[in-house]
Amino acid sequence: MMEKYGRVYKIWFGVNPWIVVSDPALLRKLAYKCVGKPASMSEYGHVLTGENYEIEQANAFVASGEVWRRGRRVFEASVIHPTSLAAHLPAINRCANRFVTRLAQRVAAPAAEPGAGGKDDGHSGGTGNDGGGAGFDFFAEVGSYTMAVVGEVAYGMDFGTIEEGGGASGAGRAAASNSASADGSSSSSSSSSSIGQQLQDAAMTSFRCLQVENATKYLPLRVMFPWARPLVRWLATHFPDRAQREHMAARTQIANISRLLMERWAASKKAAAAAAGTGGGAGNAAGAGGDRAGGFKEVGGGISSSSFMAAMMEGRRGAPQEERLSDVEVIAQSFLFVLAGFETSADTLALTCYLLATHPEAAARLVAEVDAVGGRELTAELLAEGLPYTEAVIKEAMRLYPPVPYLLRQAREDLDLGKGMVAPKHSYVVLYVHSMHLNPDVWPHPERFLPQRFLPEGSAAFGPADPGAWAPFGIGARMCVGHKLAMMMAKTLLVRMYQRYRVALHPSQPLPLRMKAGLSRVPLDGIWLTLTEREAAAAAVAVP
Ligand code: HEM
Repeated sequence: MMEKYGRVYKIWFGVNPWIVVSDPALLRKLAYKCVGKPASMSEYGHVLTGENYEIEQANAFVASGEVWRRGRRVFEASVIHPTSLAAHLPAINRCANRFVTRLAQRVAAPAAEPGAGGKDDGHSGGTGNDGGGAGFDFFAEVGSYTMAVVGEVAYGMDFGTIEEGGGASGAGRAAASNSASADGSSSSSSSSSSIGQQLQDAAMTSFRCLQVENATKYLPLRVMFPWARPLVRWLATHFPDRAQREHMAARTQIANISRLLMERWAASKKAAAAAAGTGGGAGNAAGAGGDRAGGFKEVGGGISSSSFMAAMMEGRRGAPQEERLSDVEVIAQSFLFVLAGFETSADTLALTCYLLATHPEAAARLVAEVDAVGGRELTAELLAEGLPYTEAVIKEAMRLYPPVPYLLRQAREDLDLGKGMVAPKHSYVVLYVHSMHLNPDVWPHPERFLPQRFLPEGSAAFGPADPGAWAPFGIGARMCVGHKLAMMMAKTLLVRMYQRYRVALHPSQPLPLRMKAGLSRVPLDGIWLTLTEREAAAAAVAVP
């Protein structure tokens, strides 16, 4: 698009021009200038109907003004502040170790066809799966890790997704959720699965319904004719199509579980206070939550005091009225944590592994770096300073495959775009990050995977002409507040996984890679990998 139309161009959606910008300097200027997300931003991915209206409007991703500031502040306290981040590390390490242990089941498992467990989505044919060897869809699987981290960091809960997602059903269930379902059957998980698994399935359903080809048919009408919004909402409410039904059910489920977790937190605090009052101590302060009753269990003897939920709930006490989060806001930020943290992080990990599997030299260098770490504890310092190549690999993967390819804004005033172009007040502005990442004037050989761009050794030859041209986490005041947590999650897993396994692309992987677009951009057919225990592989080589 950029080659054809330039760094600034206009697309007409119905009666609205959307101005697409991929020039780094202009993109940055606009990101700071139009801090405003569009009014009713929550409706640009879906048509919002049903009971969650208040919650959907209050989450920090879409909110503005004081509600946004309050929400953003609590995220910052919990996942940006170095002390809080360091407090989350044991949980991240725990989840990574458990996930890597569980991957051992995949080493010997028979290959499954892409899309197995779900209806054929019409895209997975001709994959060349040879039926032999152990192959599995890592993208589907790694979501159990990212959701487990969300469970622990956001709530201090063991969501059970890692163990539950294992065995034969895990990838199949995930694939089913991803590719369901022409017959209208819901992809939501059964009521017998854990809360974490239900959240994971609901989040996957929501992301699937945000993809262009799976979205409700009312969405284009909503976007093209904003003035017809009440009519489109009325139609979507009274005559919902399958995508609309599934999407709203999934989001309601996430909101309901977020509410339940908030209530659970309050109940456990009350029980702790009562126990302390009767001399019973706080040892079993979790109330009924210490076991799997209710579908989840608390880790460490109660909801973690460093969790995001604790930060929100404790932060309300003694705070001036205007800074206190309402119950709706607590549920909204909790809802957002699940949606913002889960799929983006899984996508990043899956595509990083894909790129390593297709670039053996880069993989060998990464393996050498993670091997040098050995069994040492992964501290915040080590993750920040001690893994430069691993970090460069992740950054390069996110340049080539940013999970969020564009940022949507609305002009608050007439905006000067240079060269005589003006974006009129109220027009929509698309800050097209992905296009900026692939701009040959900014990135030498933009289509090539060159992690050394991000290292002193390669920055002169391959680094960006504009240092602000890398923006997979966004730019400006609305930049991702979870970026440090996401990098920690990714590095921790890569270290432990590549220390233990040799990772290769499975022959069933359809190539070239096909991506599907929506609010996020994910691999259409998944990422099919083969794992070999490195010790076993080394022993086999050593045998004459
Ligand atoms: C690799 C993983 C991730 C990617 C690529 C990513 C990407 C992004 C991007 C591009 C934005 C800005 C959107 C815009 O400006 O319109 C954003 C916002 C946000 N992200 Fe992330 N994100 C990731 C992980 C996370 C995690 C783990 C959390 C959990 C705390 C999180 C929480 C948020 C929140 C709360 C916002 C809204 C910030 C605001 O509007 O003030 N993200 N993310």
